[in-house]
Formats: sequence, structure tokens, C-alpha cells
Amino acid sequence: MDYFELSLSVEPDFSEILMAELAEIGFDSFVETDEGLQAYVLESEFQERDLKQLMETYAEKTPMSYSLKKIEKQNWNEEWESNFSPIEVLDKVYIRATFHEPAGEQYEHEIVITPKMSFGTGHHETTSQVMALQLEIDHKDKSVLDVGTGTGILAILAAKLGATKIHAFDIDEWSVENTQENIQLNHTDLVTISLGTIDSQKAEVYDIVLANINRNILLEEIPKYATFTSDYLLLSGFYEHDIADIQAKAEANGLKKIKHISKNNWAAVVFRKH
Ligand SMILES: C[S@@+](CC[C@H](N)C(=O)[O-])C[C@H]1O[C@@H](n2cnc3c(N)ncnc32)[C@H](O)[C@@H]1O
Repeated sequence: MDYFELSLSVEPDFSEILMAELAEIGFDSFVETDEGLQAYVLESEFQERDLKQLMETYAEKTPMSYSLKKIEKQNWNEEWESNFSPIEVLDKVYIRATFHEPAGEQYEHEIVITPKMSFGTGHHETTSQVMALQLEIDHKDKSVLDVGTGTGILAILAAKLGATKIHAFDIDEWSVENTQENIQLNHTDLVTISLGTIDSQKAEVYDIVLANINRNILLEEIPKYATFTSDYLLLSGFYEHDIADIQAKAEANGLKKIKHISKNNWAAVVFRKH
């Protein structure tokens, strides 16, 4: 399956908010460049009508231009490598690609990512905020389920933080392929990965369940996540104004909100079972 690449030239002030809106209509990977913003969506999830509507709304608010092109899987690395720069989370985790210099000793953890077509380089708030929350939770000898793993970045961090049983899954076969590769790059072989949804997972209980997806899928699947966690549920991929709905659904399923963090309108929440 191919991707669509959307190139946008837009005022920096609008870039963040537009990313959030593009994520709502299915775009799941973003790269900010000096020229503007590039966003990617799987061909099967792309609705040109939704994009046109969104662009028309923005064109009324700010000067902008956009172009769309279809890109094939094999061209992805080239596109991505020219735009990716290393990033850090809370001065503790350094995320880089294979072609970057290794992290300095000041970082506690280094993660090496080759994202192919998958979401999860740490550049997006929905990812970095879950990572920041993970850093606050004791993972030592714990079990972790990573729902919608993308590049595998959260599962890999879980392994680096000391979790000893980690399963990740995704509905996107490229993500599964890519996570496999990233697990090897990071020597985190105890992470297992499968293609599927929460419904196709073996009924097991984990100490920590992570899900960075989107508001609608989370609202639908929270009751299932609640049966998979014995303790923590970390959710991300929605706006601050969606917290109340997410919280109500989690509470109705026996979970208690412990804290939330937010950046550029994106929120991430920690729930616990007891
Ligand atoms: C926003 S990305 C998050 C990736 C990564 N976990 C991170 O935090 O950067 C969401 C991922 O969830 C996957 N996904 C979407 N719906 C899903 C579902 N119902 N079950 C499992 N994975 C899903 C997508 O293919 C995508 O890789």
C-alpha cells in the first residue's frame, strides 16, 4: 500500500494546530521542515474530500498553500532521512536514526529508530508525552502491552526501563515489520510484536497498558484495555478538551485518573486500577 504526502506551506503558528487536525482525519506521520510541514497518510485511510474541507477552512484564516503526491513505500527512507533530526525527551532519552552520531553519556537511554512508514519518532507530542509519563513509572520486572506500537518506540523504552515482558501490536503491517527492525537495532529482543487489534490479543493481564491512538478508537477500546491492565493505563492521541470524555469512559470501567500532561493542545493521561 502507498502513502500520500501532503506538503504545506503555512505560518509556524498554525503548524501545530493543523497537525492536530490532520491527525483527526487520518494523517499519522509528520515532519516539520524549514519550508513548512509534511504529513503522511496511508492510501487506504485517505479521503480527499476531508482534506479539501480542512484546507478550505484554513485558507480563510491564514495564507497557505499545499500540494499532494503519492509516494511508494521504497521512497520513504530517502524522504525521511533528509528531514529527521535527533530528539530528546526530558533530557533523559535520546532518539536518533542509525545515521546519526550516538548519544552522549548525559542521557540515560538511547533509542535508535528507522521509522519506514510508521508513526513514532518521538517528535510528536502524543509520543513524547507518553514517554515522559513512562519515565515516572517503575517498569522494573513489569509486563507492558503497547497498543498501536507504530515504530515500537514506547515498547522499546519500556524494555530499556526494565520491563521484562513486553508485547506490542499494530493494525499496520509496515509497523509490525518496522518494529521488528527497531527491536533489533535497540537490542531489546524480549519485545514481541504481532499484527492485530486488541480483540485478537490473548487474554492476559499486564502491569502497564500503553495506547497512543486517537480519541474515537480509544473511547471504543477503553473497556477492553481495562480488562488487560492490572495497574496502569496510559492514554494519548487526543486533545485537552477530550480529556473529560476519555476520563468518564475510563472511570466507568474501574479506572482512576492519576494525572494528565499536555502540550500544544495534545494531552496524555495516566489511569490506575486501584
Ligand atoms: C499515533 S500512532 C502511535 C505510534 C506509537 N505508539 C507512538 O506512540 O508514537 C498510532 C498507531 O496505532 C495504530 N492503530 C490505529 N488503530 C489501531 C487499533 N485499533 N489497534 C491497534 N493499532 C492501531 C496505527 O497503525 C499507528 O501505528
